[in-house]
Amino acid sequence: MANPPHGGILKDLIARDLPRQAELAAEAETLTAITLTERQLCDLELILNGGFSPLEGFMNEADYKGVVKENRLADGVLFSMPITLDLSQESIKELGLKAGQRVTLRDLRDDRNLAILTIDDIYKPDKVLEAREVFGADDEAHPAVKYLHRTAGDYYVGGKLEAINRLQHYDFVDLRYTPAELRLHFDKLGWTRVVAFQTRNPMHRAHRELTVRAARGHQANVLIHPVVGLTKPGDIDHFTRVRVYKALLPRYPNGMAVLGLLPLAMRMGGPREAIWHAIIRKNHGATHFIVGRDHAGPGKNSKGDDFYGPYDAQYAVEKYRDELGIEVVPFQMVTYLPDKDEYAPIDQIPKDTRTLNISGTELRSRLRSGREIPEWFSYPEVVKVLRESHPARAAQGFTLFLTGYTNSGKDQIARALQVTLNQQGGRSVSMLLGETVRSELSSELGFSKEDRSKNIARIAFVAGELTRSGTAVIAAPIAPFEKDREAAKEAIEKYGDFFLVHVATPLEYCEKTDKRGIYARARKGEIKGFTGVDDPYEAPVKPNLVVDCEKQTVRSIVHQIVLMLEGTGLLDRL
Ligand SMILES: Nc1ncnc2c1ncn2[C@@H]1O[C@H](COP(=O)(O)OS(=O)(=O)O)[C@@H](OP(=O)(O)O)[C@H]1O
Repeated sequence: MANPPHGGILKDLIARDLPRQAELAAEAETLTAITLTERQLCDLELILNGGFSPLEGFMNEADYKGVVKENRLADGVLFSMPITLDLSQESIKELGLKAGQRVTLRDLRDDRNLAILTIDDIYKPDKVLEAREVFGADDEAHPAVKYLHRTAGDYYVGGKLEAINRLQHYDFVDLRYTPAELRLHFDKLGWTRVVAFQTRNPMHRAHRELTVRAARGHQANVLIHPVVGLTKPGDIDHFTRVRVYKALLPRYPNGMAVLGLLPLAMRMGGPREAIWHAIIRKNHGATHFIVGRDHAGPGKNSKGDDFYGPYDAQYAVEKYRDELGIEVVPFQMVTYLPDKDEYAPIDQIPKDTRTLNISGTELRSRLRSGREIPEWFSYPEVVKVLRESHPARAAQGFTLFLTGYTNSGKDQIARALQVTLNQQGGRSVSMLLGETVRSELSSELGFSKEDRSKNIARIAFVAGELTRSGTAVIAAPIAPFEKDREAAKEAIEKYGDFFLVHVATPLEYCEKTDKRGIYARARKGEIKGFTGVDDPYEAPVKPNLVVDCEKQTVRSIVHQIVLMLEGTGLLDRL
């Protein structure tokens, strides 16, 4: 038998309300609807499937206050994380929401009706108090505190839910188990003792060692239960991670581990989060739960110190040990001992023993540069998956953004560079010249400040998408405004390197050598708002390179650019 759920009954609202589904679905069509955000959807899914038992809805004020102040719902049951439906004052007014009303909760991704909420109360939380009590500090360096102040609405809407539909997923559907499904699965396998492992990172040998040790120590099987909802910004995406977990699974002896995905929106709440995670795993039928070093840690606060001590989460679960009803298995960091070629928790090794480790940052850097990842650290099949998602520098896309006056030579540089890169091969090269973009993408735009912004934003969008897919992009618009160039940089840098080259050929020279006579027309007033004539050009504040076609040849400029690119590893051979 799997572990009894928190509060005694698994609140599987989908199963409970199935007999009334048609009736609820029809009613939902007639009600005011609230479209949920991604985070709210994650919470809703785990309320509806019983992952958050004993919750049957979003917290009303009494439950919320109890949880914030003393980790307890109004009826006294232990619960450590506020699960609330936040809305702005305007939305509440616009939708005319009030206590007693029934509203439909809708999925933002496909507009499906998921549940009906009967509003219990609408209340204004004390966000500063919530930040301090739940997350330990009112400091926006903490992602959940930042979310609380910047994203969450100022009011919470509490009330119980009736379920209409499960959320639709299209990825790894076979690995997404509800608590009821996982319980059934354990039953089928004959597992009575299950130790759950929470993770938001790829797993390597140390993690496999840790979980097998936990299993051995408690005569249990292993549930690898990674979070695939929302994790810490900057984490490796869940698609890559799930492929990693799948690759790792056969490394467990004799089918001793099962992989199940958890659609949780993490808060990175350290101690509070550890208690919450334990409750969630208990609801999924696990009997044991591993809490390691710095469990669900958010990193450093705005003063550069850790938000929580490395073992604070372990102390927190220990405090509620009797009430939790799931045995917490605390673990120190597991590290590699090269002299023995084995792994061990650091508290179990003699002083002065030589240890080796590769941090997440170091791993990412090795993936980026294509450097070796040793077999003592990870399995080749896991490394292969990671490498597929982290192409070496030589295979990464980038954008080179040339800015300058018309006839500054930016187009010649762009063309010459394109040919140079094509000669080297290994990557496709795309060019976005000012005039081409104007005729192909922005033909309806003029040259007002606003239209120029739109034009640059379009270039940035296309360059970003191409960069993401591994292309070398050469963009060469005038882009006279710093703000637009900054926005382009921000948009493109999400996907690859961005280099800003200021083609600072003096205006007089651009004008003097203009064979098309475009400056002459502008001077005569035939073209209005022409950059350099009667419209401003702001020189870039922090360009990667400044070149000048009056003083330099195109060939020498291209060489300078190639040297710059080479210095970042982007022109390495695969
Ligand atoms: N009013 C005005 N101001 C500036 N430029 C003008 C104007 N009218 C037409 N042109 C010609 O349009 C070409 C493309 O301009 P851009 O799209 O690069 O300008 S911007 O970046 O959106 O500001 C640009 O050519 P290139 O610089 O050769 O690309 C200009 O010659």
